[in-house]
Amino acid sequence: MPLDSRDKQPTSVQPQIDKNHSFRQSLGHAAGGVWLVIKKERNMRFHLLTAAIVIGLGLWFGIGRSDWLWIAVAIFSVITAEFLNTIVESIVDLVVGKSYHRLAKTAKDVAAASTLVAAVFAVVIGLIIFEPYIWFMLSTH
Ligand SMILES: Nc1ncnc2c1ncn2[C@@H]1O[C@H](COP(=O)(O)OP(=O)(O)OP(=O)(O)O)[C@@H](O)[C@H]1O
Repeated sequence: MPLDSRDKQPTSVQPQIDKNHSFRQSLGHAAGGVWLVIKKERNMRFHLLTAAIVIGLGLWFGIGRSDWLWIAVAIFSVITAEFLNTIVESIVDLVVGKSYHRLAKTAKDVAAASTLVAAVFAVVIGLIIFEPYIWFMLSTH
């Protein structure tokens, strides 16, 4: 779903369009961006829930440091791809509005494809890391 005009500030507040004046202000807007994507994008909430489950499994199985490194790469790849997907959707909607455009479709579909590729990468990493633990569990029951 596009992050659209529903996100406008109340008219009494003057929206900021000039540069941030401090690191704290930049950080505040960046954190607001993270919260906006979590709030508006169902897929992002799904990715975060999946990441929490994978982290729980990692703690439960007691996986090693290098495995944690790969898990971190996988999780951050998916989250970064979802952020980029949301950026592309917003810019496309800003440019074309409600009208259909072939290039708008290309941009949105390719942006979504980048998230899909990152998610497949994460699943492959998960299978490689957890496969021995799952076989061990199955063989001891
Ligand atoms: N202006 C447009 N012109 C052409 N095709 C469009 C346009 N807007 C959306 N689409 C098509 O509709 C699909 C869904 O668009 P939408 O903006 O709803 O994405 P979304 O639901 O936010 O996607 P996601 O599931 O990644 O969050 C796009 O992937 C694209 O194929």
